Amino acid sequence: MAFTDLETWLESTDRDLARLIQAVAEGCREVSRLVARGALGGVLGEQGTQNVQGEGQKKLDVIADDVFMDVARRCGVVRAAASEEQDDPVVTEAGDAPYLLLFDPLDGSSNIDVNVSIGTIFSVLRAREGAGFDPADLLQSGRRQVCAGYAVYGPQTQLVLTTGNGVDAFTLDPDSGRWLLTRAGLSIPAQAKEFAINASNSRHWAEPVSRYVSECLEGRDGPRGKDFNMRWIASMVADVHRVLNRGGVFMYPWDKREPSKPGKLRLMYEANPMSLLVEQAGGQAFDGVQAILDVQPTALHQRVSVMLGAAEEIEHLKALHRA
Ligand SMILES: O=P(O)(O)OC[C@H]1O[C@](O)(COP(=O)(O)O)[C@@H](O)[C@@H]1O
Ligand SMILES: [Mg+2]
Ligand SMILES: [Mg+2]
Repeated sequence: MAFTDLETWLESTDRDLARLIQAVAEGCREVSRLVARGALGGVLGEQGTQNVQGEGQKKLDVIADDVFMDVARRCGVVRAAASEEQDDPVVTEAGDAPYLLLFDPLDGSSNIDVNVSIGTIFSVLRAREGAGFDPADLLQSGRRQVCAGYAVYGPQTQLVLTTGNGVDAFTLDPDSGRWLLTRAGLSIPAQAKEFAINASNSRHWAEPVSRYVSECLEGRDGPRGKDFNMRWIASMVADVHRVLNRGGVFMYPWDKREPSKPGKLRLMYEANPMSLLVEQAGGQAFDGVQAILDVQPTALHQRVSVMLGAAEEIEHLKALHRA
C-alpha cells in the first residue's frame, strides 16, 4: 500500500510553517529513537533537578527539552520558543522569523521508566509583525494557534497534526525513518461510552464533575441509561490520542486540593494544542467556564482545568456546570 509522506502532505502548507513542522517532526524522530533505547541509552531515571513548576525532572524531560530547543534555534523560522521545562522563553538568532514555538517536550513523565506511552506536545503561534520579541507576545489565546500537534511514543510512534484543516495522523516507519500518513480526517463521535479521569482525586472534585462521573458509573441503571468504560493512562498525550482515534472524554479538572490552582495541566503547552486538535476533530474542550481556546493567557506557565472530547458529553458537562 502506498502512503503519502509528510513532505508531500506539507506541499500545500505555507513554506515557513512546513519547514517548522518538518523540523519538529525530526526532533520527534530523535526523541522516539532515544525512548526506544531506554535503559540501553542511559536515558531513564531522575535528573535530580526541578523545573519552573517545582516538579522533579526526569532525565528524558531534560534531554527532550534540549532536542526541541535545538530544533527551534536551528530551523530558522522560530523567533522564540517556550517550554514547560524552562523558566523563560528562549529567543533565537532569527530575530524576524515568523513563528513562536511552545512545547511540552516530554508528556507523561511518570510513565517513562515503566515503558508506557509518552509523547511530545507542541503549539505554533505567529510572532509579532516586523522584528523583535517581548515575552508578552506568547500570551495569545489558543484560537490563534496556526498549528498544533503531538507525537506519541507508543507501540508505534505517531505524529498527529492540525494546521486548521482537520486532523491527520502519521506513523513513523522504523525502516525508512519517514512519517507516513496512516489516518486522515480524524473525527470524534459526538456521543461517548468511555471516560478518563484520575479517580484517586474524586473526593476533591467540584460538584459538577462528581455528578458527571457518578452518572457515568451508574451506567444503564442511572440517568444516562448506558454503561460507560473507564481508562486512565496518566499521559495526557496518550489519553487524548485514544479520544481522537476512538472517541470518549478526557478530564483533568480543577479540584479542591489547592483551590487557588486552576488545574494541573498547562494551558500553553498541553491544553491549547490538544484543544485545537479536539475541536478540529469535531469535539469540544471546556475549562468549567468557557472554551479552553478562548482563555486569554496571563502567564506563560499558567494551568487550566481541562474537560475535552465528545461534543455531546462536553455539552452535558457544561449544563452540569451551569446548574
Ligand atoms: O499523575 P496524575 O495526577 O494522574 O497526572 C497525570 C497527568 O500529568 C501529566 O503527566 C502532566 O504532564 P508532564 O508529564 O508533562 O508533567 C499528564 O500527561 C497526565 O495527564
Ligand atoms: Mg505534560
Ligand atoms: Mg512534560
